Amino acid sequence: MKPQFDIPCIILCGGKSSRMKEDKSLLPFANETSLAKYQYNRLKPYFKEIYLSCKNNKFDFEANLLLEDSSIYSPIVGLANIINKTNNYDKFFLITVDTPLIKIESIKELINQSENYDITVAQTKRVHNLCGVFSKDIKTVVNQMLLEDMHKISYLLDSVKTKIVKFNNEDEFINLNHPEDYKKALSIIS
Ligand SMILES: Nc1nc2c(ncn2[C@@H]2O[C@H](COP(=O)(O)OP(=O)(O)OP(=O)(O)O)[C@@H](O)[C@H]2O)c(=O)[nH]1
Repeated sequence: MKPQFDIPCIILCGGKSSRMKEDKSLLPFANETSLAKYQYNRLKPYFKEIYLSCKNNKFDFEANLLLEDSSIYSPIVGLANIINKTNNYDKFFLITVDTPLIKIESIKELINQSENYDITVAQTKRVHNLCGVFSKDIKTVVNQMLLEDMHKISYLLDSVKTKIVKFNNEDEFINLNHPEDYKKALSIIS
């Protein structure tokens, strides 16, 4: 069957997980051995292509990987690698490994609203600045940020044509940064 979304999905999972104190992408989640596998398998059927963006292959399952060789940990490093090393698409859906409860309907809404914007991201009480549609037109700004060792995603959003799409369901956008967030997400899905 043809996938619902005609763009690739890229899952950022190359972070330090310093607040979680262990690699969050490898934490067991729902019926899967890891959060990365859970995100990958649940989103794969909906997208044309899907990739995990990280620094090395740390997974116990077969997946398309976009590996970067930088020793700097930052989503901007992941973004730059995605944009500079791939050339078979103009825009992509970006999601972090630690937001496993976002609904497909919300992803659809973000994609539908992304036309004519460089970045289209979700907002509940705060802006979820790594969850949305990213156009490769941001390449110059991202590469300049890396050159200047600037890693603030909010700076990137302010520097390009950004659309913010509001959502009400806070639980759907829960970000698993701390062990308590992980426990909460497990209780929501169980
Ligand atoms: N590919 C890639 N992804 C990254 C990198 N740094 C962070 N990420 C991912 O970007 C998202 C947001 O990362 P952060 O919140 O900055 O860092 P984190 O590793 O999740 O957690 P903390 O270390 O506690 O801040 C997460 O999905 C990370 O896995 C990187 O250098 N490369």
